[in-house]
Amino acid sequence: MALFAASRNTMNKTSHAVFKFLRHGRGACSSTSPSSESEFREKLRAFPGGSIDLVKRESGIAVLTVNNPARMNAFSGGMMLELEERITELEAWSEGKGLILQGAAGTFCSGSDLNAVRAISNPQDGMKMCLFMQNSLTRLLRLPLISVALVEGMALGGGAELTTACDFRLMTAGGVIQFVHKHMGLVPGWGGAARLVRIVGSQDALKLLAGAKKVDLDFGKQIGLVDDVLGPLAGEGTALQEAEQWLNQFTKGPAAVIRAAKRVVVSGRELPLVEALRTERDVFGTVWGGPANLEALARKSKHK
Ligand SMILES: CC[C@H](C(=O)O)C(=O)SCCNC(=O)CCNC(=O)[C@H](O)C(C)(C)COP(=O)(O)OP(=O)(O)OC[C@H]1O[C@@H](n2cnc3c(N)ncnc32)[C@H](O)[C@@H]1OP(=O)(O)O
Repeated sequence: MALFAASRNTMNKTSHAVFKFLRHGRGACSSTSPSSESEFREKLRAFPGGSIDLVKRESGIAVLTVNNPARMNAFSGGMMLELEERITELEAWSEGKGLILQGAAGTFCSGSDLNAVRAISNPQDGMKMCLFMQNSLTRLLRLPLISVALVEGMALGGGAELTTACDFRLMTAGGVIQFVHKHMGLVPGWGGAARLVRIVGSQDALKLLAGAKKVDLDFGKQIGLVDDVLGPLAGEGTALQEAEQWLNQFTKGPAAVIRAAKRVVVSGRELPLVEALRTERDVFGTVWGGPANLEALARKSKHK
């Protein structure tokens, strides 16, 4: 027991460094100089409207809502800043196990607010916005929480990119994910292309980006962009409740173990093999001999 505790302490120190790397290191893009970063934040603040709402439940599942229904939940500048704040809050939530990302009022998100986009359409601001959102969405995907994008209605442009920053995508009837970037003379810039290739492979990613193809339930399931379909289960609760039930199959159990599972998957996905193996050892050290492990050993579990 003492040996386990001692090894856990040593591992925890190493793990801390590794997790810091995973949170802020390679791939989580650093921005430009601090002064130009704060100028850019001021610019984003000049485009208010909507909000990003966070509710953390006792079950260990949080719900993050993109809330700007008058504009089909488009991202204003203020919402980009709020998203970053909410992610920081979630990074500090040590009891958390799962996250549902949804849009308000029955639709997901129509991408950037075109009014803000028009005002920052110069290359310098475009690059800063791209870095800012890449950083936030990389941190979102790396959270030690099993995350689900609940796609009701439309997920367009940046909204489609946002769905790829979750571990899973659930869709209700009539839902559509569409990378409309081509129609805007663009490609994704919030990290959506890089993540899409990892989810559906390069052939289908190219079809979705170069063809701006609409992904509905059937097509989404076929290419593996949509993990499951929700409802319509009249009388059995809302899509959010259904999503919570779906997520519960992965979040049941002690937070330390669920969070460790997500961490080894993040490192396996992002790091070269030798580094991923090292991280896996570190994470293993955080659960080996831990309360859940010792309880299971005492129970003499049979996994039938
Ligand atoms: C390309 C990448 C990118 C980035 O990297 O920044 C972006 O995300 S750019 C934005 C890409 N998204 C779009 O271009 C969506 C444009 N909107 C639409 O195609 C439609 O509005 C649609 C399909 C979302 C909904 O159509 P529907 O007929 O159901 O409703 P309305 O068009 O009447 O929309 C209601 C209301 O919402 C406003 N709206 C919708 N999307 C946006 C947006 N992205 N930015 C700002 N405002 C948006 C729309 O103008 C209507 O407002 P109203 O005052 O009633 O005219």
